[in-house]
Amino acid sequence: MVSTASPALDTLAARAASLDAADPLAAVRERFLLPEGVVYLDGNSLGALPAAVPPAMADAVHRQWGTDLIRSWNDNSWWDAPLRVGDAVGRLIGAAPGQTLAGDSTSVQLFNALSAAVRLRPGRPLLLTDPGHFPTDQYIADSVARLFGLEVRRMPPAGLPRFLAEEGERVAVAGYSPVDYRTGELHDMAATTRAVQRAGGLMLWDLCHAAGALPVGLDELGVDLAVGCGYKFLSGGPGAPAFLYVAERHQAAFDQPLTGWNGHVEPFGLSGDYAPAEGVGRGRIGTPPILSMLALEAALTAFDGVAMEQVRAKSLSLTGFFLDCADTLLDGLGFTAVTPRAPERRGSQVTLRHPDAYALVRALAARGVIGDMRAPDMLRFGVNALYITHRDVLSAIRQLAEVVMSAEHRDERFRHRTTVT
Ligand SMILES: Cc1ncc(COP(=O)(O)O)c(C=O)c1O
Ligand SMILES: Nc1c(O)cccc1C(=O)C[C@H](N)C(=O)O
Repeated sequence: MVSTASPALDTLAARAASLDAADPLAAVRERFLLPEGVVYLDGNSLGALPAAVPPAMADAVHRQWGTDLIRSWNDNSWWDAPLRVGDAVGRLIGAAPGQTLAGDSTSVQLFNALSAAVRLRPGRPLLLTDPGHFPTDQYIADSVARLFGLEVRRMPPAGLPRFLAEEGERVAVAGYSPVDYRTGELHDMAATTRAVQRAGGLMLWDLCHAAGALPVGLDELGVDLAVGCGYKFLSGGPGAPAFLYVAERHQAAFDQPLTGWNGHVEPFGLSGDYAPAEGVGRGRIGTPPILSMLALEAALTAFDGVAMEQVRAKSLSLTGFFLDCADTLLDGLGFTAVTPRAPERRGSQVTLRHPDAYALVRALAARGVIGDMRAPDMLRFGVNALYITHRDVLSAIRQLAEVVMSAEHRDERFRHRTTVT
């Protein structure tokens, strides 16, 4: 155990200062409105507020809605927003224009995408997913399987190569996440995509924990379908629209079950029969939440002039530094790092295990260090490279060490579960 006032701490502080001084993305932090005195390490659940959002919202509410009223569907291009914002997300996930659409929630997009995938691979009875996948992905795979009379097989990523070699020709679609939402482990997207496709199945990635956090190169990898949310690393705000990616080669045959009028080829023809629009626009469903859509659009400007490779380099520097700080300052305090040490196997979060995880996260939050926990014993700390510094990371670990050493977390206030996250 290292005292939190020690030469080791001084060395880490000097390292943090020099890494921050050399950070090419340092100025991007100014694009976010971060509360004074808070170290925000939960951007992997709800991203911080980008400074561009409040004025965009004021304009959307007062001028566009208040004054221009219904004319805004044309005059302020509300109607085109799902495709326009989709393309803005597409730039961050390696998708050429015309393949990404913004709207609805990840759960809804998953339902449409998985169902459409099943229809693209008739005669194949299996849906593959990860038993460690975020629950909504598993629930929706189960529901789609029930609807289509298929079966879901839960297969951890490590078991995929063997399973695909033996039963791959039965797989219609495999739905996985590049980053494990609990441990922060990063899986090999290229190898998984290739293996699934070699067996003739379709690859669907859930990019909730990857979009805006690391380069995913969907077009380059030849991914078939992807979905993701707008409120984590894209910082689009609570309940921000999700996104759907449909590779161009699948669009003409993409037949989703939620055939709302916005996805019709001629929505204002008001025909009683459905005929899908050309392109990814057929993924549209009903009227989108325009205010949230415009908030997401403004939020994405925080990425202007920033390459995803730069985001990745800084994110790895932050998570690597986090693990180093934890090794030094949390040694002997009952923590185990769960996130892999190898940079190519890390997403943009670090997870530590500790038996008192819940109380520790709450005690930290009371000090203004915001992370979260996942049952039963995981403390999760997400780093968004656009606004987190190495100093933030050191401050969080130093305070975590202080909390444990002083047993601050044993206070009655932190004992009972009161929050949803
Ligand atoms: C991998 C993954 N998929 C989906 C979701 C959420 O789906 P929705 O946006 O529908 O709430 C989350 C987190 O909430 C997630 O981590
Ligand atoms: N989407 C969330 C929400 O609406 C409320 C609380 C948390 C969330 C989350 O994002 C959870 C998240 N997907 C996770 O990684 O655990």
